[in-house]
Amino acid sequence: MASSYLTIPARRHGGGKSFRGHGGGYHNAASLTLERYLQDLPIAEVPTSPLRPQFHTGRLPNSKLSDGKPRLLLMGQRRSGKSSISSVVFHKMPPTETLFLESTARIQKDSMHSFMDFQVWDFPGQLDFFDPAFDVDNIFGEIGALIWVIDAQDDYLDAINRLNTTILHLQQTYPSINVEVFIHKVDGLSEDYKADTFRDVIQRIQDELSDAGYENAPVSFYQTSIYDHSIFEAFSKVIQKLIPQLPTLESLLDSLCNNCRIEKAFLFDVLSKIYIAADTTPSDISSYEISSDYIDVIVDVSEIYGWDRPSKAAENEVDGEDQIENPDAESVITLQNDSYLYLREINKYLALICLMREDSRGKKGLIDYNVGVFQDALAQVFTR
Ligand SMILES: Nc1nc2c(ncn2[C@@H]2O[C@H](COP(=O)(O)OP(=O)(O)OP(=O)(O)O)[C@@H](O)[C@H]2O)c(=O)[nH]1
Repeated sequence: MASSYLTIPARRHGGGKSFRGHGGGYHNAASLTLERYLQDLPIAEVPTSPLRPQFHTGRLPNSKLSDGKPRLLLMGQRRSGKSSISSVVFHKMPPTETLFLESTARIQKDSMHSFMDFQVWDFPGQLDFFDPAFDVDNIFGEIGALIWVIDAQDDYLDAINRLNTTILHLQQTYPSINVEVFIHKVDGLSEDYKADTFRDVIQRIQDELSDAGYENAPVSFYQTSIYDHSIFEAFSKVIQKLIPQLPTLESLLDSLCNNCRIEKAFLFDVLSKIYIAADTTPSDISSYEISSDYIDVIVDVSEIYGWDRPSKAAENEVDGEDQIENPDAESVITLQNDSYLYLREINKYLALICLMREDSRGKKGLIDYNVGVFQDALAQVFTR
């Protein structure tokens, strides 16, 4: 890295010498630590749509009330890694600490409050949810996606059989549920074995489904591990299917990239490091990895040197000399290969990260302006 700068919005009141907030402790400057709480939110907003949901649903395909939060169900055999995935992605647990996780005995329900509200239900591996004692409607009635975790380091035939039974059950009652298969723990496998396992699992599931007459069941496959970025990438894809505004977001990002000669742009949910949209140019996982690492750096710096910021409403009320042009956190870092990364806080949950070539560096004013336009457009798309 050759150089970098981080702009944390200036204070509007007082001398602003120290980084201490009102409470005396250190606070976050840019809301980049984000206000997500594990809590139940009774007033979740879910857009209504007359369309029958398929991919990019954004609504609950099976919701009777059409007013629930999307629910992600984590299912699979015992010790396949479900709780680890949930802890690493949504609770920031370091992957090595998952070694000490105990087996889940009851369904664990987490409510996530972010750019959209959703729930994550972690099921104990041994649970038979089609047992008549269980209220199947209650489990599957409001779900956005079923994530089935298969341990690729273990004998996975039982897991596949159970998954096939589950999909066939669901196809009869809830045909539009997205089934997302995580072929997990691939970190311990050689490249060849990993590719063979991936193909084998897909083949076995697709054969079973087409034998049963379900050629086009909405089933997707991912190779994941909590020890690298693949689990975040996979979750990003899962969540994106639940965002009805995804096509709009993608075309906004496309036009931002075209106008500012940006090579790749991601819109990140900062705390989980899930990207909720990206421009549509093809890219490899390294663009995601570097952007996601950059968020870690910025969040760490903000947490140490940040301070409380006034709400947007309070900002708008303030007039005067210390009014600042851009109240949002921003950072640029130059990389070794003549490219640089630009981060801009978009709202309290989301940040935009752009990968650019060095030759567009002189266009900072244009980029700032266009990002401002993008931000305004986004505010109309996401009302919260
Ligand atoms: N190598 C590797 N190990 C993992 C990965 N994910 C989870 N594990 C390990 O797998 C073991 C089981 O993980 P858990 O998250 O407890 O599994 P679970 O599916 O929730 O298990 P139950 O609660 O019994 O259903 C732990 O020792 C984790 O450290 C991964 O991506 N790679």
